[in-house]
This record gives sequence, C-alpha cells and structure tokens, in this order.
Amino acid sequence: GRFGRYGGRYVPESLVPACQAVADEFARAWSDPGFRGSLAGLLSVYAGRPTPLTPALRLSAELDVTVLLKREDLTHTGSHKINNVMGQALLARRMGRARLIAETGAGMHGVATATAGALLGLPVKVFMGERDVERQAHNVFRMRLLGAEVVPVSTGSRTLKDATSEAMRHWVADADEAYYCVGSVIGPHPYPMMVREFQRVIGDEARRQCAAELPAAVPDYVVACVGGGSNAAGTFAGFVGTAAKLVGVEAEGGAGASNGEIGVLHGFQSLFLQDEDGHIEEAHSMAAGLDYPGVGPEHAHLRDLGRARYVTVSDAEAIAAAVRLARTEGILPAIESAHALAWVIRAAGTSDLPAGSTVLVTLSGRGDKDVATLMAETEL
Ligand SMILES: Cc1ncc(COP(=O)(O)O)c(/C=N/[C@H](C(=O)O)[C@@H](O)C(C)C)c1O
Repeated sequence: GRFGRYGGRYVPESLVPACQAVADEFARAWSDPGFRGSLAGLLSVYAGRPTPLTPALRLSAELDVTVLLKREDLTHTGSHKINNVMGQALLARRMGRARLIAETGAGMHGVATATAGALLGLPVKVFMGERDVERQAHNVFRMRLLGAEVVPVSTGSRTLKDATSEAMRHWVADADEAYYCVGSVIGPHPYPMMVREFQRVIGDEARRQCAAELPAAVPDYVVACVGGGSNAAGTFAGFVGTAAKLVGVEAEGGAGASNGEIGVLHGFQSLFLQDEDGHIEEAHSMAAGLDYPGVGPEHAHLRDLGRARYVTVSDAEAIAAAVRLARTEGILPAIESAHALAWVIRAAGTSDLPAGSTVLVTLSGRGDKDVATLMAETEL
C-alpha cells in the first residue's frame, strides 16, 4: 500500500479491518472476469464509454500545438467521477454492504455516488462542506433529486478537507453496514491504488486512441488537472510506460504536489500544505474540486521520481482558459479541467511545450456547475 515513501494506512485501529476488507475484496474482484465484465458493461451502456478523443482544431491552430481532448465531460453525470463510483458501488454490492457513504467538494463525486446508489438500489449519504454546499448548489439539488442525503459539514474550513474527515468519522461508526466510497486517489490503502485502477480506463482508452490516430502513436505531452489526483492518475496510467511527458496542473491555492511537505491526513502519508507546526493549512481555490490541501501519494512519488512534473495556474488563468475553449471549440469545461488547459495555453510555444508538439489534455468534467462563477468573473 505504498508509493515509495508515501501512502500507507494511518487510521484508527477500529478502521483497519474495514480497510483490509475492501483491499481483500478488491483484489478478488479485480482478477474476476465476471466483475470486470459487469463493470465494463455498465461503463459502456450506462456511463457512455468510450469517451471521444477530440482534436481541438481551432485552438490548436491558435497555439501552434496539436491539442487532443479526452472527453470525460461526456460521461454520464458529466465527469470522470462515474468511472470510479461504478467500480466502488459494484464492489460494495459484492461485499454485501447496505449503503454508501461519500465525501464531495465540487459535488461531482457526490452526484456520481448518488447516481450509482439509485442505479443499484443502495441508500447514499454524502458529506459536503457548507461552503461547497453554497457554491455548488446545482449539484446539491442533483444529489437530492437522485435520492441521496446531503449532510452539510460546518466544522473547520467547511470545504472538502472537513467533509472527508466527517465522512471517515461516520464510517468508523458504521463500518459493518456502510461502504465508504472515496472520490479521489486519497485515503488509506487500498483507496489510492484502487481508485487509480478504476480511473485507468481513461488512460488505457486514450492510449489506444492515440495509437490509432497519431503517426507517433504517443502524444509528446499528457496533461491533467490535479485535485486529489484521480483523473490525472488514471490518464497517466495509460502513458507512464511511454516517452510521453506527464504534467499535473494544480490550483495555485491548493497545490499539494507543488508546494506541499510530507505529512499525514485522511489516513495516508503524502505532500500537504502545512504550517511550520505541521498543521494542515486550508486550500484556497475557486475550483471546489481542486480545493484540497494535499495530493494523492502516487503523484508525490511520481514527482520525486521526476516521472511527472507538477505546475500551478491561477484562478484567472483557469477562467480565461474555460472561456477560450468555449469560444474556440464550443466546449464548456469544468473549471477544474480548465486548469489543465490553462497551463497548455501558457506554455505553448515555449521550451515547456514547444511549437508543433502534440498534447493530450483530459477534460475531467463539464462546466454546467460553474456557469454562475464564470458569468460573475467574465465581462460578456
Ligand atoms: C470535474 C472535476 N474535475 C477534477 C476534479 C479533481 O479531482 P481529481 O481528478 O481526483 O484530482 C474534480 C473533483 N471533484 C471532487 C468532487 O466532486 O467531490 C472533489 O471535490 C473531491 C472528491 C476530491 C472534479 O469534480
């Protein structure tokens, strides 16, 4: 359960059996063709996979780099979160669990969990920071429409960090009946590895699509935004064995991999924003999905190995990138995904991203939930 020095399982004794039960069942399920077939079937007929790899022709011409967009915004519920939740919900049913617990920040993971609960007939309880309940109201309504109970969390910074802590506290109290559905490559072992495995469908598909469509078969760069890091980990998984350069883009205000120090939170050791006393600091990102003060352990390890590079972009750069994609390609990305594109726009034509390069960018979600934010920030 480790990625180099990172990862592990730093949980209270009372959670060890629950985490081990998930790890054991996942190992069995992941080598069971029946489970794999059920998951692949649902991802196809229900979640809408495979997602397209869309050439952004007008934007590519403007930037003089070839931009290919991996369209996780086109999955059912509108983000990559559905990939992970379908796997975990099937696992929960296989384990005979009676209900699902989840944390959410941007609400997309909460919506995906509520969706899977409705599909499989499992009650869902989603913990969400009060600040996020306000700024992602669109998704709170969707969760409730889908039959989930949304529990506002009013402790701490009232965002994702506190929602995750509250969800884990609740799981301790209900570990026999409830299954904790983690939304990113964070948490105690096996979650970071398991969520990466559920999300690697992004990278595995993209690898095949690049092999079919690119003369070089592999893009020069693979870029994805990083909150906890699951859409990036899934995308990178398809290319880590190739020569493609991997770039994770964090929010300036929530950059665990870029600005963090080693620490422990939410059951795992990784890189977290912390003060000199080792207290985990609050993240400050306009993007609720990136508003996390740490990063998944696999990314911390990839950074240490030098196999992936982690950069940050500002709120303003992300907003400008979202509007630019809308106007050059007719695609309104989630503000989280716009962070990945913002780095491509900044770097295009420089030694970081030379003219003529081919770059694959994962669009982790669609921007419906962010329309109010974008309208408020943009003179239209
Ligand atoms: C559209 C979209 N794109 C990217 C992210 C960042 O999550 P990762 O892919 O796990 O880094 C997110 C994260 N969303 C989570 C959520 O909706 O609850 C997030 O807030 C937490 C699960 C970490 C997202 O919604």
